[in-house]
Amino acid sequence: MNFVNKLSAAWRTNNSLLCVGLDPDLAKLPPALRHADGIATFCKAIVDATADAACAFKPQIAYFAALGAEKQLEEVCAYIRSRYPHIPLVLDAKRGDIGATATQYAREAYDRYGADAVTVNPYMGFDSVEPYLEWADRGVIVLCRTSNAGGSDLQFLDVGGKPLYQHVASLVAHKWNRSGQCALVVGATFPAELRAVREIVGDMPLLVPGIGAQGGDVQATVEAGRTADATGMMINSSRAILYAAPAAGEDFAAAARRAALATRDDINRYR
Ligand SMILES: O=C(O)c1cc(=O)[nH]c(=O)n1[C@@H]1O[C@H](COP(=O)(O)O)[C@@H](O)[C@H]1O
Repeated sequence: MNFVNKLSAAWRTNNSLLCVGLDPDLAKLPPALRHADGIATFCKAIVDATADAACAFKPQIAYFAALGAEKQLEEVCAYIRSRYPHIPLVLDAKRGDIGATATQYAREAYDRYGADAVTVNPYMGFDSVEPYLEWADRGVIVLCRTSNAGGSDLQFLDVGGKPLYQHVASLVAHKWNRSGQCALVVGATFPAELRAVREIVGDMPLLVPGIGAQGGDVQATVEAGRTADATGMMINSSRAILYAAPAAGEDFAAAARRAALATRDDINRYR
């Protein structure tokens, strides 16, 4: 089953558009887990606590690589694949490099970590994205209109009468999406731009980070980005779920579960 089919099935099976982001920040973990193996234990507990509320899991590679914890990231990815094979695994790596190097990054994401999809940066152009497209059953999630304020520095530049992010959206939807495996990143912090991207790309899946800790409005996000069948998005929340427990010593997994269920329900209210 390819990435988009797997994602569509997860939307339906779990009745959820929530993507649970796995960004294990050592300083915010329970003290006993503040080491490389601890972040794997933490992430696996979060995965178990939220798997029935999620349409995707998105580990952020930097939180592991910064600690030299790639083995632990492999362990977390293998755990998701074996325990929850119906939930898409999105590796957030935001890669972008020349084709020969991109070929290695694609192997890292899809082969080493077994990811169903990976985030990539389109700035170096088609030949830097092409090696990922050769993995026809895997997803390629291209940065389009990112959630951060600084995203406007380049993504809003006028290119022939339209902003660059809209050019990226049409390029990916109409030229790069050869076997239907592409998706785009559009921040929940910019609902008007999310609506504009949805109009350009039809039913293409969108990864939408920015609710929760970044303050994006759930109702505006859902109304702007949903497809006609009320799906179409992986709406990501990381810190607001991972660190929902108010104090060290509280059951972080139970708190994460409550936060994930509440976020899923909040999203579903506006679908
Ligand atoms: O590609 C991403 O996932 C991403 C794109 C973007 O535009 N903004 C953004 O915040 N992200 C990621 O989404 C997650 C957001 O985390 P929270 O703000 O804690 O929910 C982080 O892992 C970011 O790296």
